[in-house]
Amino acid sequence: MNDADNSADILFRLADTLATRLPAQGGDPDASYSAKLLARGPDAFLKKIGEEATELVMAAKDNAPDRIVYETADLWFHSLIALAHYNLRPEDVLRELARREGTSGLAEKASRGSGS
Ligand SMILES: N=c1c2ncn([C@@H]3O[C@H](COP(=O)(O)OP(=O)(O)OP(=O)(O)O)[C@@H](O)[C@H]3O)c2ncn1[C@@H]1O[C@H](COP(=O)(O)O)[C@@H](O)[C@H]1O
Repeated sequence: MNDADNSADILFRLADTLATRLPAQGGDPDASYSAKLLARGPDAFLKKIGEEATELVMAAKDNAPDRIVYETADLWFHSLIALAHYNLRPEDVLRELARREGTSGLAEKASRGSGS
C-alpha cells in the first residue's frame, strides 16, 4: 500500500463519487450499488448501517483483526452513503473530531452536569 492508498483522501474521493450517485444527480440504481441504496431512501441505508455495525461487533467479539478492519470499512462506507443523503461530508465529521481533540471524554461528560 502506498501513501496515497493509505490517506484519508480516500474518504473525500469516495464522498465525491457518492454525491454523483444521489437521485437528484442522476444516480443510476441499475448501474451502481450506492445509487440503488440512495434511491430506496433512508430506511434502506440505515438498515445496512445497523447490519454492518452488528457484523463489526461480532468480528470484535471473535477477536478477528482482519474481519474487524473489513467490517469497519463496510460501516464507514454505508455511513458515507448516509452523509451523502443528508448533504453532509466526511470533512464535517473530521471537523467535529478535531473540535473534540484533547478533551477527555470523562471531562466532557462531567461538564454536562448530573442531568445527562
Ligand atoms: N467501498 C465500497 C463498498 N464497500 C462495500 N460495498 C458493497 O456493499 C454491498 C453490501 O455489502 P454486504 O456485505 O452487506 O453484501 P450483501 O449481503 O450482498 O448486501 P445486500 O444484498 O444485503 O445489500 C456489497 O455489494 C459490497 O460490494 C461497496 N460498494 C462500493 N464501494 C465504493 O463505492 C464506489 C461506487 O460504487 P457504486 O455506487 O456501486 O458504483 C466504488 O467504486 C467503491 O469505491
